[in-house]
Amino acid sequence: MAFSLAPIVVVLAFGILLIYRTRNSRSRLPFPPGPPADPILGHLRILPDANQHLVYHEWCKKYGNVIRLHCLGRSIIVLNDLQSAVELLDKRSNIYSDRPKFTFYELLGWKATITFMQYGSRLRKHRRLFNEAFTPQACEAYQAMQRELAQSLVQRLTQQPEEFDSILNWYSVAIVMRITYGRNVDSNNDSYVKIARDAGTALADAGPPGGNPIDLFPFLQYLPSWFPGTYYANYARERSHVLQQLHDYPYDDVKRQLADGTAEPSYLSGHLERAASTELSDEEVEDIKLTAAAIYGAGHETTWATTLWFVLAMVLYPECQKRAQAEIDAVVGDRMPDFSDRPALPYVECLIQEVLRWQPALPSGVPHRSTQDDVYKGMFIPKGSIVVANATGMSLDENVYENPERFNPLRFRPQPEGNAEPYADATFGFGRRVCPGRHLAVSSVYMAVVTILATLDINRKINDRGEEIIPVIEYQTGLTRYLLAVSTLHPYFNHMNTAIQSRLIVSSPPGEPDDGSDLIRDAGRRILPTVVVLQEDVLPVPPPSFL
Ligand code: HEM
Repeated sequence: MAFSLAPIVVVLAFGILLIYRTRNSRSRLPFPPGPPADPILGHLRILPDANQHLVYHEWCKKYGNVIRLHCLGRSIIVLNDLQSAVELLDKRSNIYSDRPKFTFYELLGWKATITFMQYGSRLRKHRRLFNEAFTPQACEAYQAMQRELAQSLVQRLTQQPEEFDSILNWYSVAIVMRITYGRNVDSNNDSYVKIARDAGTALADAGPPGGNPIDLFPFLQYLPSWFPGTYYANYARERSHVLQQLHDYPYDDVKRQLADGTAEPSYLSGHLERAASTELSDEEVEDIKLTAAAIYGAGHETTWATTLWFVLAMVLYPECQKRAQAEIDAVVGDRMPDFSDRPALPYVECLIQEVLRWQPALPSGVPHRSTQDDVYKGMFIPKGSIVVANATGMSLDENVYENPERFNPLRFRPQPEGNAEPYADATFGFGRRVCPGRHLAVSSVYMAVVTILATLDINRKINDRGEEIIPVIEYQTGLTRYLLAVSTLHPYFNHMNTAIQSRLIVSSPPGEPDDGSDLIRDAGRRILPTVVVLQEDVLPVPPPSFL
C-alpha cells in the first residue's frame, strides 16, 4: 500500500504552528500589574526585606489583588485575595503545587524537608505520612495528652506569670515532642528542645524565605567567603550540622529505647516498630527522620506564635476575654473544660478563629511555584513564578471583613450579632500544600485557650500612676511572625505590660494536709488536678559530636 508522509507533515506543522501561536499569544498577554521597576534589576531595589506581608498588601491595594514583581527574570506573583488564591492554588493545583528552590535552606540541610520540598512523588509520600498522623480522627488520640499539658500550662503560668512566653513555648514544644518522639519535655532546657531550637534559630536567621542574597543569586554560594553577599551561604554551611542533629539524634535515641524496651508510643517508634521485620532502605530511613523533624519544625513555632497572639488579644480586648469566660463558666460549671465542650462554646470558637485571622502565624504563607505558563483573568503568569498567597492581605480584605484590623470574634456570627463573615482559611494555606497539621494546631490552641480562660485572668499591667498600660504591638517576621518579646528574649512581663492573674486559689483539698504544691482550685469551684510530673531531662547517650 502506498504510504504518503504528506498528511503527517501537515498535521505536525500545524501542531507546531499552533503551539508557537498559542505560546506567543499567551505570552503577549500583559503580566499582572505592579509597582514601577528598574530596567534590568526589576524590583530588586524595592523588594521588602522585612514585613513583606504588609508591603505586599499596600502594593496590592494600589495595583490590584494579583500583582507581579520581577527580579532578573524571575517573577514573583502576589495573590492578595481569597478568590485568586482559590482559583489558582486550589483549583489549578496541578500547576501551582511546587516550591521555589531556596538556596539558603538547601545549604542548611532543609532540602528534603516536606515544607520546602519540590512537588513530586517523594513529597506526596511525605504528605501521606503526615496525613495519616494528623487526620481529625488521628488527632483524637492526642487529646488526653493535650489536656494534661494544658493543665500543666496553667499551673506554670500561675506560678511564673512573667515567664508566659517561654511557658507557652514549652506547651507547643511539649505537644509535638510527645507526638513525634514520645518525649516528655519538662522544660525548655530539654536536650531535644535545645537541638530543635538551634535548628529553628538557624532557619529564622535567614529572614523571610527568598529574601536573602543567596536565594536571589544562587551563584553566590560558589564564590569565596570574602566576596560580598556570600555571608548567608557561609552561615548556612556552618550551621548545617545543627540540622543533621535534629534529624539523627532523636532517631538514634528512639531506636535505642525500642531496643531497651523503654520507648513510649510515638510517630517515630510506631514507624520503626512497623518496619522492624524489614530492612529499611536508606531513603525510607530518611523519610521517617525527615517527616519526624518536620512535625517539630512546622508545628511548634506556628502554634506558639498563635497562643502568644491570643494573650495579646486578651490584653487589648478585655471585653472579649470576659465574654468567653462567662460562656465557659456557664457551660463547663465546676470542672475543667474539655474537648467535648467545644461544640457548646461558640464564642470561644469564634475567638480562636479570630486570633487565626487577626494575626496569621505565617503572615505571607509559604511560597508556591508554578510549573507551567498560565493565564488568569487575561494576565500572563509565566512558568517558574514564585507565587505568594498573602494570608495577611486576605485577612485584612475590607470587602470580606468589616473593620479588619479590629479583633472582633463576633464578626463570624450571623446577624444581628455579626455579619457571618467567613473564617480565614488562608491562614493554613492552599491546594496540595495546605497545612497537614491544621487539625492538630487548632486543637492545641483550643485546649490552651479554653484552659487558660477557665482558670486565669489576663490583665493589663498597671503603671506607677495606677493607670492601665496598653501594650504596643511589635513583632519580627521571618517565615513565622513572633511578638518581638519572644524573638529578642526580653522578659515579656515588662515588654508586653501584661499581667496574668489566677482566677483560682492555691490550696489543698479540705481535710488534707497542705503540702503547699499540688492543687489549685478556685474558692471550691473549679479544681485543677495535680500538675503532671514529667520525666526529668535525662540526656540519653548523645552522639560524640553533640558533647
Ligand atoms: C496555628 C498553627 C499553624 C499554622 C498557622 C500553619 C500554617 C501553615 C501554612 C500557611 C502552611 C503553608 C501552606 C501552603 O503552602 O499553602 C503550612 C504548611 C505546613 N504545615 Fe502548618 N501551620 C500550623 C501548624 C502546624 C502543625 C501543628 C503542623 C504539624 C503537626 C504543621 C505542619 C505543616 C507542614 C508539614 C507543612 C508543609 C506542607 C507542604 O509543604 O506540603 N503545621 N502550615
